Formats: sequence, structure tokens, C-alpha cells
Amino acid sequence: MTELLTSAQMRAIEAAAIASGEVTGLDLMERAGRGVVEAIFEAWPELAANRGGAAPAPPGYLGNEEEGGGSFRAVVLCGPGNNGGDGFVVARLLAERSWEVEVFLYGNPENLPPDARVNYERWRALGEVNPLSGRSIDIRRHAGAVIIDALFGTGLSRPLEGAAVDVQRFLLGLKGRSAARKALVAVDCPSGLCLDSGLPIQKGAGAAGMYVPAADLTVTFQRRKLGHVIGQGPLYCGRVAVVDIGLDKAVRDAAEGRSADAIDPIAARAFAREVARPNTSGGAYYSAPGAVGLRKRVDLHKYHQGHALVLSGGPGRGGAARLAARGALRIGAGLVTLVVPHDAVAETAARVDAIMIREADDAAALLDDDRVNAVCVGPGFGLDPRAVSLLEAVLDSKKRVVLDADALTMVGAQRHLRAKLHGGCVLTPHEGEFARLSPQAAKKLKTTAKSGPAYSKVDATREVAAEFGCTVVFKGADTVIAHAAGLCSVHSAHHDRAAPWLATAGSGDVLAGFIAGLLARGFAPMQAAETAAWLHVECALKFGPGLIAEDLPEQLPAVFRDLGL
Ligand SMILES: NC(=O)C1=CN([C@@H]2O[C@H](COP(=O)(O)OP(=O)(O)OC[C@H]3O[C@@H](n4cnc5c(N)ncnc54)[C@H](O)[C@@H]3O)[C@@H](O)[C@H]2O)[C@@H](O)CC1
Ligand SMILES: [K+]
Repeated sequence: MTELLTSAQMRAIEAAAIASGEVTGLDLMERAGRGVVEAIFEAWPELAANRGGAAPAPPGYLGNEEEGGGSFRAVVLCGPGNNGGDGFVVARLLAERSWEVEVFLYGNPENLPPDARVNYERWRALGEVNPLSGRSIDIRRHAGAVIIDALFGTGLSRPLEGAAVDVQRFLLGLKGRSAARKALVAVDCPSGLCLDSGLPIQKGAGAAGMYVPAADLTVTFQRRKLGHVIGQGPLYCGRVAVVDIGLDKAVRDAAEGRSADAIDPIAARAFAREVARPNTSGGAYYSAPGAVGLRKRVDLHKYHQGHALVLSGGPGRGGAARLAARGALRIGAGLVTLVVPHDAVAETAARVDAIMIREADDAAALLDDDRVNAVCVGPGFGLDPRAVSLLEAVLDSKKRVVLDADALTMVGAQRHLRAKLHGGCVLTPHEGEFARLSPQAAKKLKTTAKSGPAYSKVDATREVAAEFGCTVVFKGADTVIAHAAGLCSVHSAHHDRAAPWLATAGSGDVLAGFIAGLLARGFAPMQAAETAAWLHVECALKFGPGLIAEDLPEQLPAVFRDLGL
């Protein structure tokens, strides 16, 4: 798990590091610019060929063809703040490697903040700075160039205007004509994108994302920001490289609440974390939540691995619950029982073997049984009065429960059910279900952001988790998981974890079953949700294209083997 920072958190961490005397702003800017250059060479090794990166470059000239190349070209677009400052560093470092570098500045050099100003002057010793305008960048002259977007980073607070918009349009015009430019590299983020939400900051609705050209590579510093992994961020950012600028300790101190006064306010707000490979060590034992991991202890029999109930709908509607039950069993619950209405028993019995079946009339007795320690309710469940009273009984039992699909619809519509939610509940809405749970939060999320930081999926998920007092898993390619107390994780299924074929009927039912199975095994709700979200994508990646929901639980054995279980 690594921290995902907001812009304010990053600023405070930088400020605290500078205030501590450990580092100066100029050092950080130099490391940032150097990191961008190194990330470019890592992404396109052929670009590192100029001078082989070895000989110190003589300053004061550009594009010396005789000095071993000099044919690489960069256009650096610098903005009015420290993001622009990073751009001047990049320009200098590339020029020192004999690149032809052309630099444009949006704004008045007199108004640059001090560190950016220093780097502006250092660049001026090497080359010119042109005022930025849409026309100033000639598409033909810059064919084949690497374009560095250093206009705005974490400081973006309002929509782009004037020449900045012209330039964005120009860059967008290049889209699809890959021969025209070598690459678009964004410093910290593609300018116009809000790094707290992954949403473009823009003037009007309808123009969604119009002025944020998608980068091929985004180079950010120390940690990914939320905007890199949620909303439209992953689409705009391209590949994201994270460069160490020496603030690792400062980030960890802040996240763990060890910081000096300057960072206290952010330590109080929980840091968001990125969901990573789950912990596989330790025993999972349902009576001892906390000491958990995916590895099963050899000395425990099936009752010690928990017993999950999955509530099913009526005849012809049990497929979703069966998928969830299969998921719960495969992920390691010791026992899984499908609870089905009387008239659906025969149909269900014809479809399952290792999963037990009980009639819905027995639900009360099952919910009274202490060995039953997790419930999954919602997939294919129905919305009729029988469903409502069963859901009520489940919530009254205070057992850990995953609420999905129809259960979310009922909770969204009925206040008295909502009042029964508790800390052991995990809600797993997709976008439509989320809007039923909280129309206000969904509306805010859909409103065009005219100023930064924009309201984000993390804000929305945290808000609903706090309001309902439970864990909320807001699904999507960016899955956000929030705990009532504010703890929050993001699982971003993009780039090397992109699994678009997960968007298939029943895949959410399997996820609900995975979470229920892990709850049965003794995982705490937040941990069950994080681990299930990771494994769900892992199963999809393992199977690949052509996946249908039934395939997901069947990939778990191979995934577990890969984890060394
Ligand atoms: N502070 C530091 O020590 C470091 C900062 N770094 C860089 O600095 C960036 C943040 O710098 P800044 O805080 O100066 O912010 P930016 O450079 O992102 O933005 C500059 C300024 O532009 C103004 N602005 C915002 N939206 C605008 C708009 N639409 N049109 C015109 N002006 C607008 C704001 O006043 C903002 O302060 C990071 O993204 C990163 O690239 C890195 O160099 C690492 C070290
Ligand atoms: K930028």
C-alpha cells in the first residue's frame, strides 16, 4: 500500500521538508526536473542516445549536431508557477545533452515564484524564452519533438484561459497524428486536470475534457496524487512515472502522524492509499479479526474458516446469488450456504454441489447461529416485502454483511433500513446504485468542476461511508473503498492492471461473494473489500479477454498459487 496524496497534502509535505532545513525548494525543483528527464529516457531509451548520457555537456549552445547527435528536439511549455519552474529545469538538462530546446512561457517572468524564477534565469543563460500563444507553436516546425507540458500542476485552481487554451487546442489537434510529435510528457499532470479528482477544471458543462490533451507519459513526484488514479485521470495521464525527490520520509511521517506542527492538519485527515498486492502471511481465523492474511492455517477445520450465507431470489433469479456463493467458497470461506425461497430449492439444488442449500424459512435460525459470521444479500434478491423483511432480519442480526444490487436499492429507498446499517456492513454500489444511495453526492460528482480542487469520487465515497456508518466500495475501473472513520483506498484498474472485460454481467455478484467470503474468514470489512477488489481484477487479468463472470472464481486457485499460498 502506498499513499495517494491530494495537492494540499503534497504542498504541506514539501513545505514541512523545506521548513525542517533538510532540503531547499530549489533542490526539490532540480530533482523534479532531473526526474522528468530520466523518466523520458526510461520510457524512450532511444532518446538517451544523445551523448550516451556520459560526458558533461558544455553549456551555452543548442542542438550541436557535431557533438554526437543533437537531433532530438523538445518544446517546453512553462506555466506561471513552480510547475513551470520544473519545465525550465527540464529545458536546461535537455539542452545540456545537446537537444534543440524551445521554451515558451505562459505569463510574466517577473511574477514567477522565487525558485521558478531562479530556473528561468538559469535557462536564459542557455536560450530564449518565447511568450506562449496558440500561434507561437508551429506544428510543422515541431514535428518529431518531445513536448513537455509544464503549464500547471498541483496549483491549478481555475479553468485555463487565453493562450493556455489555444495551446491545449493545438496539442489536441495533434492527437491521432502521432507522427507529428514524438511524445507529450506532462510534468506532474496534464495541465487542466485537477490532481485531487482526476477531473478537468473547465468553464462549462458539455466541454468535458476538451482542453486536456492526453499525455503519453506523466511524471509525478514522490507519490501519485489522487487525480492520477481516479476519475478521468488515468485516461489523460498515460503512463505515470513516480520520481523520488527525497520526500519519502516526510510522506511517511505525515501519513503516520509523526510530523512537525506544519503537517498535523493533514495527518488528521486520513491519507488515501493505493490498493496493492494483499498480505499473504498470517492465519485467517474468524474469531480473531486483525491477525489476518490470505494464507490458511493448517490446523483449522472448515468451521474455523467461517460460514457465509448468500441470500437468493426466487425461481429463475438465483444465478446472481449462485455466482456470489461460488466466489465466497473459492476465496476460502469454510462453508457457504445459499438461502433460497421454497419454490427455488429444486432449481438451485440442480446447480450446486459444495454449496449448501437452506430454505428461506430457516433464515431466522441461521442468523441466530453464531457460527454463521458473514452474509451476502442483494444479487438477484428482489425488492418485494419478503426481501425487505429478510434484509431487515440480516441487519438486525448485526452480522457482517455485504449489501449489493437490490439490497442497495432497498437501503437507498427506505430510511428505516438505512438506520439499521452498522460498522460490519459493506456496501458495493456501482455508479447507478451509488446515485440511489446518495443522489446529492452523485450530483456533485457529475457537476462540472469550475474551480479546484474538484469534488472527487474519494470525497463522495468517504461522505457516504461516514453518513451510513459503514464501509463503501464504490466500484468502477477506479474502485474507491472508504471506511466510516475516513480511511480510504483506491484500486485503479488501468494501464498494466486494466481489465476491461470485467465489465460483464455478474462480475459484481462475484465481487460481493469474494468480500463475503473474506468476511467469513475473519477479515475486517475494509480489508476484505480491498483484498477482494485486488483479487477480482487479478482473476480477470489471469483469464483475459472472453471472460464471463463464471470464470472469475475459477481463476482464484491459480492466482493464489502465484501469491505463493
Ligand atoms: N513546491 C515545491 O517545492 C515543488 C513543486 N514542484 C512543482 O510545483 C508544482 C506546483 O507549483 P505551484 O504551486 O506553483 O502551482 P502550479 O505551477 O501548478 O500553478 C501556478 C499558479 O498558477 C495559478 N493558476 C492556477 N490556475 C490557473 C489558471 N487556470 N490560469 C492561470 N493561472 C492559474 C495559481 O496561482 C498557481 O499558484 C507541482 O505540480 C510540481 O510540478 C516540484 O518542483 C517539486 C517541488
Ligand atoms: K503540467
